[in-house]
Amino acid sequence: MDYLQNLVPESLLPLSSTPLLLATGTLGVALIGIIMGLFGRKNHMPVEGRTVLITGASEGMGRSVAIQLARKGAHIILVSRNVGRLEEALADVQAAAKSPATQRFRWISADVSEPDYASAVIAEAIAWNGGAAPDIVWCVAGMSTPMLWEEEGSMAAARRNMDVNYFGAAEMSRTILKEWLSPENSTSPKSEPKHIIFTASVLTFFAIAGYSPYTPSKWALRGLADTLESEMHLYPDNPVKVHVVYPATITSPGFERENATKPGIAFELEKGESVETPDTVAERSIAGLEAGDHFVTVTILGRLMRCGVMGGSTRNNWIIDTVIGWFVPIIYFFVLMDINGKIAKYAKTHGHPNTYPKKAV
Ligand SMILES: NC(=O)C1=CN([C@@H]2O[C@H](COP(=O)(O)OP(=O)(O)OC[C@H]3O[C@@H](n4cnc5c(N)ncnc54)[C@H](OP(=O)(O)O)[C@@H]3O)[C@@H](O)[C@H]2O)C=CC1
Ligand SMILES: CCCCCCCCCCCCCCCC(=O)[C@@H](N)CO
Repeated sequence: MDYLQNLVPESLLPLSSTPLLLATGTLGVALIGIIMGLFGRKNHMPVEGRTVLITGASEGMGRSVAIQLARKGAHIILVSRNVGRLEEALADVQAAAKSPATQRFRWISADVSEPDYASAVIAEAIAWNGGAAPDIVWCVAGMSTPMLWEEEGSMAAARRNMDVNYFGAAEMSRTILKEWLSPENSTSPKSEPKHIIFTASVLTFFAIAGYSPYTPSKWALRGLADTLESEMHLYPDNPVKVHVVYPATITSPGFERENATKPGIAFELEKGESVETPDTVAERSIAGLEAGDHFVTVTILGRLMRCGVMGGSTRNNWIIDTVIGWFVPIIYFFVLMDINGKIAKYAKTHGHPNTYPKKAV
């Protein structure tokens, strides 16, 4: 307590405990307030009357996102390859509109794995949107070819996963950011921000056997998102928020497809983990974005996994994320023991992977 004596004049010492108490009390209440999210109740991503472009919007999570944002009053542009499925999805999105008389919807067919595909998509979107770029761009398009790294074809699969999952989102983000960040489109630091949203996977936080062609493409997205988050500080008059959504298993058409190549060990390891419908994942993702989260998770396990590997990434809540992060290494000690035990047991019962029966793919 010596330092107190130096700071506070002798005559005031008897009183010094009052301001100290007050200060501690105020700090305590403020901390609880932050923890309870009392200061974060505002909607950080209003969509009513704004234009949202969604890639991968014809099926699965992307389609659910489009429907739910239409329900909240957004104008929607759906992007994917198959025109028949886009038309069907557009009808569902239209039927969900909050104000059918004023909301506008359209689809644009494009393959996100093609170099420079985004220029034509964004040009078309701007022309349709009366000369203004979409306000929110959500890259959902993705694919997964789970395989063992040693399997025939895993390298081709890895390149394909990278082209769709990483470059598909990278090209789109670059094209839309060029629009949003141009000096002609400067507004003010206080104006409603634009949003670029990437869709990764919880495998970005914790990698498991059997997903080698896929997981790195989602890790790459995180690297890009954090870099962009940092770069956005260079453009205070063009506010843009960068987000990454990290779903766990989604019961989508894509999930059916990936199960065709999925190695037995991957089935084994994800057995018992949470599985959500596209609607639930969309709903929770949108809730996270509305709460202003940089990294959005949709399950409790996903949140734990996120807090375990924050590194230099922007926190959603510095106090909660930090405290949870302290405990995750302890949990991982047991998780890894369990998972590595399961893998060892699988190896024992199934023999060398070269002897596995060939998959009919
Ligand atoms: N399913 C899961 O378990 C998980 C999925 N994810 C990720 O979440 C996102 C949504 O997944 P999910 O709901 O399963 O998606 P689906 O596989 O069910 O649907 C994918 C959508 O993306 C479109 N798409 C796929 N490839 C391309 C392409 N090359 N160019 C343009 N559009 C394309 C598809 O339409 P079309 O074929 O007509 O082009 C479709 O609309 C993806 O990024 C996925 O990687 C993350 C964690 C778990
Ligand atoms: C402290 C936290 C403990 C963590 C325990 C982790 C257990 C393993 C979870 C594996 C889940 C796999 C989801 C795959 C989703 C996906 O991206 C694919 N379906 C797409 O192909």
